Amino acid sequence: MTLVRRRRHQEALKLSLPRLAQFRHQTRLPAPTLLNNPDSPGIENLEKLSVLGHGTGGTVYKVRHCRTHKIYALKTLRWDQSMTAFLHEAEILKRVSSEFILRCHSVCDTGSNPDSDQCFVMEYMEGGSLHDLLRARARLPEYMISDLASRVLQGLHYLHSMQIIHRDIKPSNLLINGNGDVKIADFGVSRGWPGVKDPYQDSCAGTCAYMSPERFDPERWGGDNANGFAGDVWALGVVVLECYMGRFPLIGLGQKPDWATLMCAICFGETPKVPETASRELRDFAGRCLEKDWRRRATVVELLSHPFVSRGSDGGGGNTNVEMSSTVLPT
Ligand SMILES: Nc1ncnc2c1ncn2[C@@H]1O[C@H](COP(=O)(O)OP(=O)(O)OP(=O)(O)O)[C@@H](O)[C@H]1O
Repeated sequence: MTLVRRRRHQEALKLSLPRLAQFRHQTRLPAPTLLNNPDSPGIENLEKLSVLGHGTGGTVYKVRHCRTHKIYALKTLRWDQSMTAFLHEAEILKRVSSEFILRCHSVCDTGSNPDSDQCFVMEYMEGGSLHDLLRARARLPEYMISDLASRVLQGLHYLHSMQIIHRDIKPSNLLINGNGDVKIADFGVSRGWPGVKDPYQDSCAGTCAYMSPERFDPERWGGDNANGFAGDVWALGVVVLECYMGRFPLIGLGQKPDWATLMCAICFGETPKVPETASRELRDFAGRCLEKDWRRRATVVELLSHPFVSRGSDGGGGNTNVEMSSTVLPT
């Protein structure tokens, strides 16, 4: 999938692991910058175990605390011009604390030389991302989709109540822990609360495949007046359909997901069709999220009481988790 990212676009990814010794000198940020928990792990105590994945801006490692043996995910971002964006993300992470949001334990940089990395010490999510899960399983059953939609909605409700707009909801930013619980991650392009400088004031920040019509083409879809929250709802609708159909749902099979194709599909195409095989609840839920006019789109609060997600929380929740974790966990 072609991604349009305004942040962290640099040279090819470095695959080599930074040496632990590098972690000992922290100059740019007084290190580690502790977040919610005073017992947060300092980076000098972390031992790298393996690479969990690569993103546009850096690498994520599985690490172990030397003393407590607790496992964390260390997300490193290469040093570039985006210090403002990094600090912006750190500022958001410092303030959020919810069971529906990936926990960040500390923020630091890994060395004193100008090319060194900045990093986040994050909660380790054994199940990897929803993107990994979809690659392994292609389609998900409705009760799992309902469970994950419910959790993402609760996370969005929490964020929106703090005036934070995520702006990059997509499968690779939804992580799954050992209990099968989905959490929202990656605030790299999020918009914070009023008064906090937004390094991505334009509407282009994020991943264009999951971008709502009013963000993609503000002129046509009244994006200049949009409050932004509706864009997160649209992205959730795309994710729900993707989980059900087992492929990116907004373009046809075999179509290349380049910018022009996505633009046509999202801004000019028909409202995405939900397969007839889906339950009435899922079809209605996705349709309410994928309403092109953001003023008519359902809000997070409305969706929280939608039958598609409210049925997910009764009875089957425990099973959902067991199946999710047992099917997904790669290691
Ligand atoms: N806390 C975590 N626990 C376990 N695995 C993780 C964690 N964070 C990230 N990963 C793994 O590392 C991969 C890369 O994550 P990262 O956030 O750097 O990039 P991305 O979101 O996939 O892509 P991009 O940031 O370019 O949009 C993820 O897809 C996931 O498989």
